[in-house]
Amino acid sequence: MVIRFERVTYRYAGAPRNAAPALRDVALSIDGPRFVAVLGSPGSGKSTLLQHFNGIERPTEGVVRVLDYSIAHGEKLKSANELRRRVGLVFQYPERQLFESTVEEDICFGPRNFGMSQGEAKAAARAVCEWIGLDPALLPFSPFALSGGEQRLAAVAAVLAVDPDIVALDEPTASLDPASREELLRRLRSLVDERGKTIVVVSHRLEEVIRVADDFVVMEGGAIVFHGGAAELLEREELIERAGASLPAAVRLMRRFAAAFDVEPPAGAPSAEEAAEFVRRTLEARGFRSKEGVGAHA
Ligand SMILES: Nc1ncnc2c1ncn2[C@@H]1O[C@H](COP(=O)(O)OP(=O)(O)OP(=O)(O)O)[C@@H](O)[C@H]1O
Repeated sequence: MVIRFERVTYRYAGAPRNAAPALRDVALSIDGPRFVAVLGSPGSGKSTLLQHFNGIERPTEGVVRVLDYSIAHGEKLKSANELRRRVGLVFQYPERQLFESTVEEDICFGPRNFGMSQGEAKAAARAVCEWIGLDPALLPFSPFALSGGEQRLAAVAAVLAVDPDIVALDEPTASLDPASREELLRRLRSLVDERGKTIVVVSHRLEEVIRVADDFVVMEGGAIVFHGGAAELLEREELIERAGASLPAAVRLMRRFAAAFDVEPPAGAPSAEEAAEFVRRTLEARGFRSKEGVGAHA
């Protein structure tokens, strides 16, 4: 088990007395290596959940266990520095994370802090930029001279530069264009498959994570109301809507088409190509002939 919440309730110190807790009796077990997507409407507790992963926030009640660390109210955090190296958190707003005068210094900050020489840290910064698709020519720039999307990639690069075992990212694809979003998620997925890491991503776009994530967590009012796989989640349309998300277009298309032709749509989350193939096969079964090869996939 890499992350485990045991009956965690959290109240912000500055919250009004009668405000509902930001996390309410949360129980969560994430077994690694895994890619987990967290969904939920604004204010449902997603950021607060992530901030418990490396002890930035600590439970008011209950315990968070991450790797071999235990995070609880009033208990001194054992090796907080080491915990923050092993569990990286990319904040919702990159400006909360970028504070040095150049992008390079920002990305080198973690590696230097954890003992790399200046030369090693610079090499790591360049390598992580190339890996993530951020032009290394931007390294000498001020982080605030970067576009919103570049700032976000720089914030992700700064966290990945120390090679954490768990990476939690709060809406990492906001302000990226569709191709960069897909590329970033594909790269994060490869960290799970090739490096055995656990990735937790907050997203409002079910469409972009549905085929990338292994598991989905849905939050409502500080509580976890769903934790399961894609096929199970896609059966819960109301829950998806309450989370401010919507069914992926390929799923909607297949379902409407299946209903119109009175056939059973395949379970799970199809790609656009798989949905087109389902449509083609259904039409052919009804005697419609497609132009050879159109929509057909081996
Ligand atoms: N620093 C704070 N002080 C007091 N209350 C806070 C603080 N930060 C968040 N909250 C409250 O805690 C609850 C959960 O907030 P959180 O930011 O975790 O939600 P979220 O699901 O990440 O929202 P969003 O999608 O808008 O980022 C909300 O009711 C919010 O108003």
